[in-house]
Amino acid sequence: QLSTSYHSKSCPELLETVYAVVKSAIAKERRMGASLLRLHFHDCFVNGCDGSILLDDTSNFIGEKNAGPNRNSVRGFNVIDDIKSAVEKVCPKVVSCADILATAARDSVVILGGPTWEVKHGRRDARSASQGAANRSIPAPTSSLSTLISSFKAQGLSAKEMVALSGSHTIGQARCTTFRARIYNDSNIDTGFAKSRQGNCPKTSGSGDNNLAPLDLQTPTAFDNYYYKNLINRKGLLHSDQELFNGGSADSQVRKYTNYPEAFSADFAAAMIKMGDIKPLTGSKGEIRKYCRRMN
Ligand code: HEM
Ligand SMILES: [Ca+2]
Ligand SMILES: [Ca+2]
Repeated sequence: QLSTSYHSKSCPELLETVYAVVKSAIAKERRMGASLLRLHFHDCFVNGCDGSILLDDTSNFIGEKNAGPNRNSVRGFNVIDDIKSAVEKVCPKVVSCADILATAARDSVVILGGPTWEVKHGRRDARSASQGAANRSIPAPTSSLSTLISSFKAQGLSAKEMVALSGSHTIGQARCTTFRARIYNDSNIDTGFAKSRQGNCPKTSGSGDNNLAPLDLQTPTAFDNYYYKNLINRKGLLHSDQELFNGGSADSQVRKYTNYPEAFSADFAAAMIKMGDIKPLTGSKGEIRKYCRRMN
């Protein structure tokens, strides 16, 4: 039901409008591209790509922003607000926040040097959110390979698509709390790398919890295949990252992506389209929100 031409008549200026705002946000702060990409992922994995993650908590509404995987972690909501208001100016009331997320994710990848793809549109916005589903559906950084595979399977995505989509960790940052156990306890980690990460992530939880480290130590603001090269060198930052290259069923695909960056680009783009297709609201379901942070 989603289609790449959905807004070609109703909002011909959509793509250039979104791109311009994303471009200027990334010019201001390069990490923002990573943050916008992740927002689309955390939206789609929780009751589909329906903009649910964008709803603010209120005194009588519990949204997803304070779910474990999101609290103190997801960011970029002001940029989404800026995009939405720019889009409302050129074509009011026709473009959903869910479609804006999908478009901003694609533009972010492109601006940081990654592959492009045609984004499908036609999603509508949820009038609900689920903190519980967010806690259950978004995989944890402590996950094993089999847990990662099953959590993507639950969304209709294959193991192969999971490995390709994980290449998103070629950009962006993670907090000490998400990789502390790995750098102090895991054995499948390069010793020098572990030592250097320990320098900014103290062993005992508390003060350093929010200290950041790049997910890709080589090129944290360029969308390339260094994520996979790092895994082969046992320099994955998250336990879940290194699970993709730890003597298991994903090893061969990781090797392939290090040797054939074009294969990674093509598989990543195809998997992003598939992720963007998860359970969209269409027809008369949901609504086109005026403000992404609240229902109409
Ligand atoms: C395979 C399972 C995955 C796990 C366990 C996982 C886990 C994480 C964790 C723990 C962080 C750091 C969060 C923080 O410290 O605040 C992170 C960051 C990030 N994730 Fe994932 N992730 C996964 C898959 C994905 C996918 C499929 C995408 C995109 C399609 C993605 C995109 C990102 C990006 C871009 C960042 C950096 C965000 C920023 O710098 O603001 N991740 N991820
Ligand atoms: Ca959602
Ligand atoms: Ca990179």
